Order: sequence, then C-alpha cells, then structure tokens
Amino acid sequence: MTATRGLEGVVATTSSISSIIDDTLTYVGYNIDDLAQNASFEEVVYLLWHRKLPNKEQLEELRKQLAENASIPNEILEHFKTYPIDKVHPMAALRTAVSLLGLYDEEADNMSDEANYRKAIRLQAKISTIVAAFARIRKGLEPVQPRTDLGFAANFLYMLKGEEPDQTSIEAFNKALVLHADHELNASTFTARVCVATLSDIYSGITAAIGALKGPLHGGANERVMRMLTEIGEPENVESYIREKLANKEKIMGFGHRVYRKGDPRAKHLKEMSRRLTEITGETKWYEMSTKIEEIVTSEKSLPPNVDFYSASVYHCLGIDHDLFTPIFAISRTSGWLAHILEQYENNRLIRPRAEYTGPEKQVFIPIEKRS
Ligand SMILES: CC(=O)SCCNC(=O)CCNC(=O)[C@H](O)C(C)(C)COP(=O)(O)OP(=O)(O)OC[C@H]1O[C@@H](n2cnc3c(N)ncnc32)[C@H](O)[C@@H]1OP(=O)(O)O
Ligand SMILES: O=C([O-])CC(=O)C(=O)O
Repeated sequence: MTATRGLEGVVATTSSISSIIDDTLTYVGYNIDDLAQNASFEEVVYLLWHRKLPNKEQLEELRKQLAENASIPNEILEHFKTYPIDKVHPMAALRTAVSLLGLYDEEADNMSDEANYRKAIRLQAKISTIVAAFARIRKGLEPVQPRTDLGFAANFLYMLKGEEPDQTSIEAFNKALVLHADHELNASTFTARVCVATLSDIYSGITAAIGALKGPLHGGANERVMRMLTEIGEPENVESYIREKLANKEKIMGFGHRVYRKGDPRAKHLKEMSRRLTEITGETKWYEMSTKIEEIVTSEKSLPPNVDFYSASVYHCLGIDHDLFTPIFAISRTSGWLAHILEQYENNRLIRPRAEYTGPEKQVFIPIEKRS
C-alpha cells in the first residue's frame, strides 16, 4: 500500500453536481461563466439540489421557502451574547451555531429524503441570518430580522447592515455567491461527505464542513488576502513585500490551486468586480495592489490567483468586516455541501480509506516501572 500525499489526483466518488475538466468549471454541465453572468443564487441552489434549472414557479417556491425559514431560534442569539466576543472568530461562532441549530430541529435525526430536503432548506435559509446576527451582536447592535420580500443576496446585506442595499451591491454579492456555491470534491465538501457517509445527520455534516473551510489553505485564505493587502498598505510597497515573502518560501494567500493549472475560472469575474467596485468606492489602491501582486506571483512562481484572491477586495468594498469573508464563503458553499450530502445519502457507502503504516514494528511491551 502506497499513500498519495494529500490524496492528489485520487478519484474518491462519482458525482453529478459540479465538474472541473481542463480548467473549466461547470455546475450540472452549465459553465460557471454563464451562471455568473446570468443566474441568481437561488437558481443555482435549485440547480445544485435538483440537477436542473428551475422554471418560474419552482424558483418562486424556493425563494419563498428560503425567506420563510430564515429566522433563527432566540436561543442562538442568546448563546452569542455569552461569548467572549472580542476573542471569538466568526467562523468558530458559525460552526458552533450550526451545531446548536441542530438541537432545535425536531427533525434533526429523521433521515427520510423528505425530512432531509426540508432540513436543507432550513439550513440554507438560516445560515446567512446566523452570520449577520453574530456580526451585529458582537458590535452591541440588535440583530435585524430577515425580510420575506428580499432575495437571498439582498436579505443578507440588509440583515448585516440594517438598511436596504443598493442594486450594485446586491448584484455583486449575488455573483460572489454564485461563484462560490460548489466546487467538486474540495476539502470541506469531502469532509461533509465523509461525515454523513457514516449516516450521521445533516447538521453534523455542515458543522464538519465549516470546520474544514475555516483553514487558511482553503476558505480561510480570503480573510488572509485582505490582511496581506492591509499590511502592504500602499501600491509602492507591493514589490518588496511580495519578493521578500517569496524569498522566504512563504505562501502568498489567494494563489495556487490543487486542481487548476492554467487558472481558476472564477478569478476573472472577481477581478472585474474588484476593478468596478474599487472605482465606485474610490478605493482603487486595493485593485492596483492586487494586480501588482498577481503580476509578480504569476511571473515568479507561475501561480495564478484563485477564487479567494480578488474576492477579498470585493467584500471589502461591500463594507463587510474582514473576518466575515470566510463565513460568507460558507453561506454560499452550504448550497454545495447540502447538494453533496443529499447525493451521498442517495447512494451511500461508508468512506474509509487506508493508511500506509510508517511507524515502528514488532515492539516488545515494557511494564511502566521498567521504562526510563
Ligand atoms: C477556495 C480554496 O480553497 S482556493 C485555495 C485557497 N488557499 C490559498 O490561497 C492558500 C495559498 N495556496 C496554497 O497553499 C496552495 O496553492 C494550495 C493549498 C491551494 C494547493 O496546494 P497543493 O496542491 O497542495 O500545493 P503545495 O502546497 O504542495 O505547493 C506546491 C508548490 O507550490 C508552492 N506554492 C503553492 N501555493 C503557493 C502560494 N500561494 N504561494 C507561494 N508558493 C506556493 C509550494 O510552496 C510548493 O513549492 P515547493 O514544491 O517548492 O515546495
Ligand atoms: O477545490 C478546491 O480545492 C478549493 C476551491 O477552489 C474551492 O473549494 O472552491
């Protein structure tokens, strides 16, 4: 038995949800470029869960279900208020809150297909309310109740800020949600599938996935990109900062990918959004710095930017706190995680690979009183 480090290139399951072939990303066969230009996040959720685009009635029904299920139990809001608020990362709060949410769902352990679908709706609906409520509570603000007349993207921005967002912000945020919704067998999706393949419940699967997304090699990179941009401060500091990092063999956050070689097809959409939004907000330096970083990293290391790189300046321009960037990724990716969890249940087999043993062999047990 020989181990493949990081399971690189290992095909671990079949799936009909999304694919990456020759650096092209599709959801159920629809090119991500088409979806990013044309689809609402709710349409994408429907597509991932049903493997077809909704008609008008089906989309309206899903929108209604998401809006009607967006409120969260008061116990979760009260729980947030007990946290050492300035020490808790919002991803840790989200991971805990999703687990807690399971305690208040009477169907949590009902494994019928119908109950699992109802739970998927509830989780997708409530996750953005959780993130927005935590963001407000930690600032000493009252949480804002979700509205049933707003779409998913608009509702999140409204709950976060307490005022109706403008059309540009809604469109940009919707596009970011579409771009992050699913991505084949990435680390957090694989985590979710491994978890529920034991026939554990959906809340366990999403809690586990949030834990995996939090890491800086995965979803946590977007927050670190903004930290790097802030540290650099001005475009004239980019060159020395990046070259020093590369010389020290440090990783530049937001670059590189396990699967893409020529480049991440989502990055160009986020780059264009970053260009537009930084112009609108008068903060063009973030875009200017980002493009300079891209030039250096691409030429020195042949590493193109991934989805996390330009999303940082996009979210910054939308007025979102930097430590909420990864929770926002989680809000969108919940749709993909849920699609994969439901697909796993449909055709389940326990996921249990092997390890190549590299430890000592044939050891002789020594009683404790004789050990040095
Ligand atoms: C949504 C997402 O999850 S997208 C990815 C988000 N993560 C990041 O942006 C973090 C930065 N990027 C990385 O750490 C990596 O590129 C990963 C984790 C995304 C992919 O990693 P892997 O396929 O395992 O590649 P690995 O980490 O083994 O790197 C291979 C080589 O490229 C280098 N490399 C990879 N990414 C980077 C980077 N961002 N900056 C500098 N060097 C890099 C490594 O140092 C290594 O070099 P070496 O062979 O000289 O030791
Ligand atoms: O696929 C991956 O390894 C990481 C990624 O880009 C994502 O999850 O969107």
